[in-house]
Amino acid sequence: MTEKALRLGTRRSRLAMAQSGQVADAVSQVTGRPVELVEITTYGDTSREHLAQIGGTGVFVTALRDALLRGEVDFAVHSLKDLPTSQPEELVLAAVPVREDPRDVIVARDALKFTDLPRGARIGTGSPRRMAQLNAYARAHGLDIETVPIRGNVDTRIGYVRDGGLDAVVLAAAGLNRIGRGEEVTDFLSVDTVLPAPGQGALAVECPADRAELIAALAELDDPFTRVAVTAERSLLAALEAGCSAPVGALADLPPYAAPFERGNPHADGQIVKEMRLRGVVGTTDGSRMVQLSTTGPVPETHDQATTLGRQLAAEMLAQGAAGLMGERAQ
Ligand SMILES: NCc1[nH]cc(CCC(=O)O)c1CC(=O)O
Repeated sequence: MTEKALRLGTRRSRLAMAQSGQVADAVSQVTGRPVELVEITTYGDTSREHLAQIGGTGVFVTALRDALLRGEVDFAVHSLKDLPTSQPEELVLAAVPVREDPRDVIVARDALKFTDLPRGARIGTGSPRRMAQLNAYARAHGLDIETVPIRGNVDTRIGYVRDGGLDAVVLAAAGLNRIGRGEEVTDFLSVDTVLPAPGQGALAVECPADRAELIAALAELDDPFTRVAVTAERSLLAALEAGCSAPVGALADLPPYAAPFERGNPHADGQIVKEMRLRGVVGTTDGSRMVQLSTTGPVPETHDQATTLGRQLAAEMLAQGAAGLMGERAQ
């Protein structure tokens, strides 16, 4: 007996198609049902690209969510870092699968590492979070670099290095890995140098709140540790009242004394790690002023505990003047 295919709504970009395809395979495995990708188009391709550049990624999330609400598709996959912190009542995050590498990386000319970039090197990134932290590191370590605001998709950004316009660009490891360009990375930026965006490297699988059976099936893809980690990170972001373009980094992972192989996964090799470290950073894009705090405690057991943890760290950051550093916006 063949069952009806589940419809997965997706954007057309290389990254969206890659991550939707991967989730489609996993859903197909757990449900035994075929999954069909349904491309969601909003405006013409040109204006879509244009909107991506001026309006950020929120417009795409909205288009996918509208398709879910209209019943045109059964579920959708988002990059968690692009998802607004507010959740519409009619939709649920049915699964947050195991997180990919959350780090930022550089793709530089001549296989250069970040700290080997020559004086005056031009590094492209449109993200105030990346600018702030790269500039803060450069100030502290006597590096002479210039961050250059750029926009566009991953291919466009790497193109700026290939055509010689820039010495390096900063991108998320997860995105490059998912589109099969991970080998072009020339250096991984330690999260001690650049904290990733809240939710970076994680995916969100969303479906209508009234589809109990589907929710239960999708829940098999959920990774409980990734879920509490990103919940704490996003709660911190929300409590700072920062938008997706604010210079805010956050990462919940295992404390530094945990063996590297199990970082990010407390259940690896049957070992249960009971502690989680949450770090947050806010800074001015020139890197001259930063507020960076961390807290380590038991891994939250519930959504509410994770939310409280993020809120508490945000409150401490605000008490140290974080709000005054967030005035700047990306372009
Ligand atoms: N801002 C765009 C975006 N949204 C998600 C990713 C890929 C990484 C991820 O899933 O976190 C990227 C590209 C990038 O930041 O380099």
